[in-house]
Amino acid sequence: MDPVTAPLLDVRAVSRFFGGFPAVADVSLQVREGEILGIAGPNGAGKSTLFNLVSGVPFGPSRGEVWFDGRRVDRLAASRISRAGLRRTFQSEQLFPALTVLDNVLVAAAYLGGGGIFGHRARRAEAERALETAGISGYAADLAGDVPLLVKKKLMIASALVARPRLLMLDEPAGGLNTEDQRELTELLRGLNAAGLTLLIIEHVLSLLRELAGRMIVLTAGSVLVEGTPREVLSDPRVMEAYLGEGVA
Ligand SMILES: Nc1ncnc2c1ncn2[C@@H]1O[C@H](COP(=O)(O)OP(=O)(O)OP(=O)(O)O)[C@@H](O)[C@H]1O
Repeated sequence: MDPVTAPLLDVRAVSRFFGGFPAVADVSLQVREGEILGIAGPNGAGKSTLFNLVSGVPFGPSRGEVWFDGRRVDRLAASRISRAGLRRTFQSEQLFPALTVLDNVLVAAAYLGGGGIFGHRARRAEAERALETAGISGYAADLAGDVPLLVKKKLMIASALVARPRLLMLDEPAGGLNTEDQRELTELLRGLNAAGLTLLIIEHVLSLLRELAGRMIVLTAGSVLVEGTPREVLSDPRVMEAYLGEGVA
């Protein structure tokens, strides 16, 4: 494929079976450098499983291939995928509540290691930069378990930002936030993207995807139902039908 037009992330017909059940069935998607791709779909559609397959955490695909930056990564260990610049966050707040906000990011920096931040001093500088980028430097010394939910969400993002990933996959970053906090998070993500970070975002808060995403995909029952601009996707009767009974944001 032409390297100029090659996508940064190329997911090729991936599937994952649990027993005989296809949680993700033959899904393909491409993310171009610099874009924001949104993924929506009702509960149980396979969205988080798709992130698992791409990030290798905790498992890769049963079938299919994942290519990142021109390199096949679906057989690599999750740590290597992460160090290659493909990062993810999780739906639940995965943090160390008894550690400070800064120490949480330092743990991520120690794990990621690469990117020329091996030394303690360099790791600390990188962690402080990530906190600043996420807009939570003022909470650096607070215990992560004690800070407001929006700060916890931003901390997840800061931890994923150390050693400067090229693509960040966010799993329901706005989950549980009130409207005002959703708006603040939207602005943070817009700023990260404007600074060059490519984003792949799973979100039930469709207003966030409507505002941010250049393209959207809706998954149902493990497969891609619709793909297009947010306007096209969110006005598609099949999407309304898929969400029926769940309440569209
Ligand atoms: N480890 C597992 N073992 C067995 N089944 C699983 C496993 N992980 C996910 N599933 C099943 O796969 C399907 C897809 O789940 P997944 O969590 O990916 O959906 P989702 O779209 O992210 O849902 P939600 O919006 O509720 O987070 C569900 O039916 C779920 O029960």
